[in-house]
Amino acid sequence: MLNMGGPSTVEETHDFLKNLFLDSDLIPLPFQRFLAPYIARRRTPQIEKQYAAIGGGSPILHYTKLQGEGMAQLLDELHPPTAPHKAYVAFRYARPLTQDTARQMKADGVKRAIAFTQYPQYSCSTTGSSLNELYRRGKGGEMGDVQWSVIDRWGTHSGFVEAVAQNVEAALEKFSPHTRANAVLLFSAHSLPMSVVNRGDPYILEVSASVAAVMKRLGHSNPYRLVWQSQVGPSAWMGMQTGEALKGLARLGKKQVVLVPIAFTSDHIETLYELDLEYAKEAREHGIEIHRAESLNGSPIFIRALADIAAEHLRDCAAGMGPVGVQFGLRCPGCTNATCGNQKAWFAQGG
Ligand SMILES: C=CC1=C(C)c2cc3[nH]c(cc4nc(cc5[nH]c(cc1n2)c(C)c5CCC(=O)O)C(CCC(=O)O)=C4C)c(C)c3C=C
Ligand code: FES
Ligand SMILES: [Fe+2]
Repeated sequence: MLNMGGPSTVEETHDFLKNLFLDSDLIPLPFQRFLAPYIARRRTPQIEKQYAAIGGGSPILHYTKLQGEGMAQLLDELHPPTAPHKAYVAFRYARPLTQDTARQMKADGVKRAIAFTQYPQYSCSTTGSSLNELYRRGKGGEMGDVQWSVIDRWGTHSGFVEAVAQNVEAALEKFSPHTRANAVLLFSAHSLPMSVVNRGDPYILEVSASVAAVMKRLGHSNPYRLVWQSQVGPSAWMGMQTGEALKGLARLGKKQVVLVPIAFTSDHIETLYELDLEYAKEAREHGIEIHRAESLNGSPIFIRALADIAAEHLRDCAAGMGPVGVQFGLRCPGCTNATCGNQKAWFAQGG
């Protein structure tokens, strides 16, 4: 289960940020080895405060373990030929890091594994970075002799869509019946730098497809927009920004808003801090009644969806459809990162 991870305790914030700023697949920096520790150190106090404010750390490890254990159990029933199944967590920037998990898998003698991204929608800055790291470790023999296949995206899978839709419905229930239909559904996803969008990264398209699928499932019961949050640094990022959108809606007299996180499966500082503490407070000051759809976290419908996605993948593999999907092979038209090409070729032949 691939994801970025987060600091489980406030003390781990610095190492998390250092690993993040060292990742040239996410943020290419000049003199990265020197600049990354410097930026991480400078940014640590501010981000530490945010993790302290949401209860002393990120819950991502807790929820990923919960989701993984639930999924593996269901998978034993849904796909007996490959049972027993076991979920491993491999985070890009926090413990357990890819290299820790690689060592553990080798010690356990794992022979067959699925690289299952926990980002619903594909971006080269997220899933792509995790796969590049897995490829580097795998090629170097750190995981032993594993046969790999890849689940690289699932943003329109019906189970995922259903789990999100039910959380939106629960949030809508919090409005009084006569204002409910006016509530604006404000889908919010982590933004991307325009430099990434403009090299042909598929994330914006795939997040949009998720939103369209959820709206279809909801029968277009409410008006909606997709907006983007959490941009960092001075460069241009995909907009409109979530905070600006809330102010704009207030100006236009929209008094009911549901915020829907759509690109991350568990709570994190973006939902708990930015959305709940910053934006919601600001919105209420503008006279808006605002509720947030819950993150998927321990949702049993979502855990069932993960198991379904994995079972469908294993059936496809058994039917000879190969270790990777059709879309996986296509690099961004503007990609100049040779690792992307080598990584895709490596996974396409089973690792
Ligand atoms: C699908 C989700 C995410 C995408 C896409 C994404 C792209 C992206 N992020 C940065 C820079 C930073 N992101 C940071 C934290 C962070 N990012 C995501 C998700 C996505 N990022 C999450 C969930 C988190 C927080 C983890 C948590 O537990 O809350 C940070 C560190 C925090 C900070 O310093 O503000 C940075 C930096 C870039 C450059 C990028 C695309 C290229
Ligand atoms: S950046 Fe998208 S494939 Fe390399
Ligand atoms: Fe980010």
